[in-house]
Amino acid sequence: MKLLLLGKTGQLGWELQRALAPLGTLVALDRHEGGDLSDNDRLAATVQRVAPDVIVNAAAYTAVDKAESDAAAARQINAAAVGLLAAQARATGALLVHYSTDYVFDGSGDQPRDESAATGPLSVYGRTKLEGEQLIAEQGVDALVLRTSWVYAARGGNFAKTMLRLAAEREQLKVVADQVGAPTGADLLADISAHMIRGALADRSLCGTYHAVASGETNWHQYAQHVLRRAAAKGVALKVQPDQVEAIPTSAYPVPAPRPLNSRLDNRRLQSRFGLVLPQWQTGVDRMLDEIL
Ligand SMILES: NC(=O)C1=CN([C@@H]2O[C@H](COP(=O)(O)OP(=O)(O)OC[C@H]3O[C@@H](n4cnc5c(N)ncnc54)[C@H](OP(=O)(O)O)[C@@H]3O)[C@@H](O)[C@H]2O)C=CC1
Ligand SMILES: Cc1cn([C@H]2C[C@H](O)[C@@H](COP(=O)(O)OP(=O)(O)O[C@H]3O[C@@H](C)C(=O)[C@@H](O)[C@H]3O)O2)c(=O)[nH]c1=O
Ligand SMILES: [Mg+2]
Repeated sequence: MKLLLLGKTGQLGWELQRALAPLGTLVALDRHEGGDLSDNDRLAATVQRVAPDVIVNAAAYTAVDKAESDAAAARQINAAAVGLLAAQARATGALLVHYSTDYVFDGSGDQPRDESAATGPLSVYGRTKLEGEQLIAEQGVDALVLRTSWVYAARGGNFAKTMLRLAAEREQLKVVADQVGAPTGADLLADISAHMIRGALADRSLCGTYHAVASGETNWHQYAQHVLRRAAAKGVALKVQPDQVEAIPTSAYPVPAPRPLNSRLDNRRLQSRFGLVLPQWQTGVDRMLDEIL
């Protein structure tokens, strides 16, 4: 069995290099090795050359604010290239594995959304990720689309690491407390992906869209405090103590791209259909912090 992994250097791509290796022959590429999602012709040639049984796409345009003024690039990477991968997979019978986001939703209400909930992205990033999902659906290809949220990893850039840096450098830290969701580890996501690929190869009726997030919920302010408490307990020198992080409303943190307030995703479908358990978000965050601190 041959697997093609795109975006191998990102948070998720790095963990997928580990988690996918035991499944078969893994060809992992970055943008300089024929895996550039901004070049459809080269990408098509790469897929044809590799002739994979499974295409795993961990590459994406993830700079949420930058995307607002760079929509064409975000759309090419998050949608057009995904449509091409879907067409290639459809033509060859390969399984396509792709990742999407809580930002495809408008974030209204206070209940978790399941996979059938109406989408309504608020940002260019969210819109282009939704377009990617739609292009996969239009192809009618066998695919696993995993919508996740608030991804972190020991390797790469993420909110937890930003908080550790800012709390060590600055005198003051203000963090939004009215956006609710679940931080999800790239390591967990990669391990789940490997299980799901094996399941879907054995039974293609398992293909579909799944909410792949850690269990439980928090908000960015509580998450920041959680991270800083763990750091303080380990003796990390902080200028801003955990209890000094100021909770602010989203309206007090102006940014180019609007974020959904309710990012709660219902992960029960994935757990029941694949017989997997998605741990509470704190488990993976604490492990990541133990690793990096
Ligand atoms: N990060 C998050 O909080 C969340 C992410 N997701 C989704 O999960 C998936 C993985 O995200 P994550 O690992 O965190 O993202 P990262 O930003 O850590 O990694 C993105 C990867 O995409 C690559 N990439 C960007 N542009 C191109 C291109 N033109 N050609 C090839 N590769 C490219 C980057 O390569 P390079 O380093 O060369 O730029 C990088 O390896 C994505 O689909 C994302 O939308 C969903 C919810 C939350
Ligand atoms: C740095 C900082 C951020 N914030 C806010 C901004 C934002 O609402 C929230 C999180 O900040 P980030 O920049 O990490 O947010 P963002 O980049 O929007 O994170 C998102 O990335 C994409 C790729 C996804 O798919 C989403 O699931 C989500 O993880 O915290 C503060 O309130 N204070 C701060 O000092
Ligand atoms: Mg970000």
